Amino acid sequence: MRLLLIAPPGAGKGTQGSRIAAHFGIPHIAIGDLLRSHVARGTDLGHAVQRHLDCGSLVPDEIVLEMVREAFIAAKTAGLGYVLDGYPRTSAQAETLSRMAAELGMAPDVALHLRADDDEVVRRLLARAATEHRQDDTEPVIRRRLALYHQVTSPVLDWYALDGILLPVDGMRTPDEVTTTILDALEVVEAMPSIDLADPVAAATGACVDFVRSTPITAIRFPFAGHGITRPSGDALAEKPFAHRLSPMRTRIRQEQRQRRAAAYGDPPNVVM
Ligand SMILES: Nc1ncnc2c1ncn2[C@@H]1O[C@H](COP(=O)(O)OP(=O)(O)O)[C@@H](O)[C@H]1O
Repeated sequence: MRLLLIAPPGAGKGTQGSRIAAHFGIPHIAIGDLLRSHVARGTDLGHAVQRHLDCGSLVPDEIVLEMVREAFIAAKTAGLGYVLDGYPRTSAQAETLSRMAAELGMAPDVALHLRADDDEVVRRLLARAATEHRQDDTEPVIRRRLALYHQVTSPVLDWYALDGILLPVDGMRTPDEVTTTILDALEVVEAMPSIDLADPVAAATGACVDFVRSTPITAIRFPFAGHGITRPSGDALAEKPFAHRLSPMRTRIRQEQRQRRAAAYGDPPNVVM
């Protein structure tokens, strides 16, 4: 499982990220935690980022990118996926991540968007401030982090929606309810058969359809229920959870088909498939 976790501050990224990581036995790469640990240890990097953390602004891209790259290489070496929490936070970071993940063969399967209202996250973060004393949990800094999220991070969601891997989940419920919804949805993604791109048409029309047909409808709990998406009934239930998964698969299959045709016959201009 290779998963990006995108959410406003206070939506529960830390809690859900570590539960997802524990469930699938994969590393939880939490950029904020890594940065705070550098500050706590007084490393050079910690000194360089402290000011940014204190005022709730983003730390320079190259620092964060290096952290992600190291963590990806470690995960890949161990043969594992990842939960990446806190990256990307800007469209530029999404682009960089897309290139780097492709180079390393670590492209994400899912971009999980944990949704929560502004008032609720401010309330949660102020409650956390009373017990945990995180330096960026003061009301003005919380407001700044939220504003930054709306301005520069939420556009990143469109990127993953277009990619077909966006999974929105309502984070306004109890932590356990949110975990159950997330894990139900991710189990469906994980259960998808791996697609043999050597035979793209058979893969698209055979493996997926067989999988959907052979899975009893009652065994598929609708993973997107409760997030403003209505539970479909009857046959539609069997297909709906896979819709977001099929889209990137189709894109990859089409790319593969184009490359094969180009290799065999030369690249015709403006081929519409
Ligand atoms: N991808 C990133 N790019 C730049 N800065 C980041 C990134 N991720 C985390 N940070 C820095 O770490 C801080 C804390 O992040 P995090 O622990 O994820 O908390 P939250 O999302 O609740 O604000 C951010 O306010 C920012 O200063």
